[in-house]
Amino acid sequence: METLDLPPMIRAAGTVRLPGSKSISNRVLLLAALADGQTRVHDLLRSDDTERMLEALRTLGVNWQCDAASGAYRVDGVAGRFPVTEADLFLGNAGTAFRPLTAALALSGGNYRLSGVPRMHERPIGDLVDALSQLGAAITYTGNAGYPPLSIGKGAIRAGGTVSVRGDVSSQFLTALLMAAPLTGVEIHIEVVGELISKPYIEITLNLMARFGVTVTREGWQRFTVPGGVRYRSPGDIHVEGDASSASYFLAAGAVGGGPVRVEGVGRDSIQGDVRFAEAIAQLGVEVTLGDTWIEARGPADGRLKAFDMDLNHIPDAAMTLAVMAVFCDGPCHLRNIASWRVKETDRIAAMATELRKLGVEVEEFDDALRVVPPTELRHAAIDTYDDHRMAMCFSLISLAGVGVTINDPACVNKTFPVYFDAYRSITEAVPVIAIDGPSASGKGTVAARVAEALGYHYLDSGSLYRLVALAAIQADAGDDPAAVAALAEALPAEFVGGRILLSGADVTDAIRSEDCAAMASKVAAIPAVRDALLERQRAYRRAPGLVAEGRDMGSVVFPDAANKFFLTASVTARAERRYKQLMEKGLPANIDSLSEELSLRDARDAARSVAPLMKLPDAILVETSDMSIDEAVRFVTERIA
Ligand SMILES: Nc1ncnc2c1ncn2[C@@H]1O[C@H](COP(=O)(O)OP(=O)(O)O)[C@@H](O)[C@H]1O
Ligand SMILES: Nc1ccn([C@@H]2O[C@H](COP(=O)(O)OP(=O)(O)O)[C@@H](O)[C@H]2O)c(=O)n1
Repeated sequence: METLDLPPMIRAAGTVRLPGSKSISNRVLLLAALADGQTRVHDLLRSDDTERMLEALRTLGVNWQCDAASGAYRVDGVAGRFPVTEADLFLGNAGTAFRPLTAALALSGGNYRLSGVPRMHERPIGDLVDALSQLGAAITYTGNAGYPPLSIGKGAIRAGGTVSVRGDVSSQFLTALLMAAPLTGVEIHIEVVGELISKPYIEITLNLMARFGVTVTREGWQRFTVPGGVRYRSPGDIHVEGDASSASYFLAAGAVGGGPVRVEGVGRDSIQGDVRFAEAIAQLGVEVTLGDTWIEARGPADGRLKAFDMDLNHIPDAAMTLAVMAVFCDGPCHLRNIASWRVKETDRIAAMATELRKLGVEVEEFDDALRVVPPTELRHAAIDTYDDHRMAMCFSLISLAGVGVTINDPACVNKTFPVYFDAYRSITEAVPVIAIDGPSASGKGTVAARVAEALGYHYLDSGSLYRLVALAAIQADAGDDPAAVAALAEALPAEFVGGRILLSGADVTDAIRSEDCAAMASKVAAIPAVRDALLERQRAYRRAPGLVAEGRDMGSVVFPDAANKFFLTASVTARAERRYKQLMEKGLPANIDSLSEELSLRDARDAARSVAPLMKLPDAILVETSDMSIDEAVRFVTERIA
């Protein structure tokens, strides 16, 4: 499985142009396909979900083309009748394609089979099928009753009258019914059973139907009337707004990462319900500014976000972003009325709780709510994303909480925002790292410590971790058992206290500097499981305002994104002399010839091992210190820090 490591970020600021709204894109495509005349669709979202809709329409005989120069799609409407009356359609995990196409095809007088990915077959559709059956549609479940896949027959469509549909599971059922109703040509009343959820999505549907010439009247949110004798007519050109749900991640980044972050493509005039995310975060103390076609967010003046208790039924998708923002708040937060999360791309309530807990967050899960208690400190975790784009996008924000985060299967963002992580990187700034690698006694430790002090950065002596594992292995007489050494590395009870190094509480500052320990260190360092065990421990040193890290693989493995990489080296003779002096000063036994031999052996072992070998990277600056004093080496490095 692919994974993406996001380093801890120091701040977020900048501007992002949003991709088109998924909800608007797929509705517009279907309406344009059903309309009289050609529609030019501008700023359409290009993602998996819109691909599924475009493919399905092509299979159904709808002609569409993408203009390479402008990126606009020209859709030739079929005036309410799909030319192809027998087809198999695969709709992936695109609910915004599956539900409306089910309704439109059920009223179209053809034979169709609709299927999707396994998760699509777990997402309920029975309420929509029941409603369509009242109109005489012939739909059968070819898998489990109440769920896709479906087989749609010609049916005997009974035009007119009143149809009832449940509104409390997914508002997409009502959307699907509303969009298909004009195909019957006769006035239809639709009654909503139960409390209608996600009302803003119905507003999008009604708004877009009106742009295509069909005006629906409604009494509250309970009863809708679609007039008879009307047909969809192309409005000519139509522009898709930026995706308001996608905007939420960047506005949240501005809120928790200082800001300002501006999103372009949605604003005050948006028809999407999720723009109300802006109001929600304002309640947390975030400074939000709205323009006609942009929104900007910056963090509260006093830094910390206020805890919240909110009913989020009106912004179910953007509400996921709030669940992650809760981690940054000054007290426990309550997200209420979010039961629809359970039938989305995954059971989002369960997924959110599970993944937040991995970070050390206390979460209480209810049928239709979550309570999130922000921890004092987060720990790194690899976040599972459940083939759910929003899980991946929300959890990227954790990198603004002072820790790195790993996103498993990051490509799931292709569903709605294929370039999400590029956009996120463009507005965030990682905690800077200066990586200094090189062989033993090249001066890495001395130079790194001096540079860190001058810059006020943290300092990581990664070799000391390998030396600690080596000492633990020597003490446990486990040096020849790789699995036992890996277990020691995993549990390493080491502490760094005021310049001293403790192992299981005992001061080993000098003990780990012995040549025996160094030799064992380079042996245990060749065990891949030992390196894995120490990886996140080393990355945890990356904290604001910055880190100077020294070792063998700082630039290649531990901090490959470091902006500054140096490779220090010196002749074996120079290094053996330095080490000799150093050991004598510490009162440790030393012999220049054996030191020289041991150094060469260790260099060879460090350079030849299969994992994280010692080498100069192409993007590292070479510092040959044989003829440099310590001051000169420090100056050489400092002058070259970008
Ligand atoms: N450029 C240099 N010239 C002379 N001595 C140096 C230089 N750099 C480091 N030393 C000395 O060499 C010894 C080993 O340096 P150290 O920084 O511990 O190397 P490393 O971390 O690469 O093993 C120390 O006693 C240090 O003071
Ligand atoms: N990032 C690192 C740091 C050290 N090491 C190993 O740990 C040993 C001791 O590291 P060190 O940096 O304390 O050694 P010296 O360079 O001080 O002799 C090295 O010989 C390497 O084999 C490593 O593999 N990767």
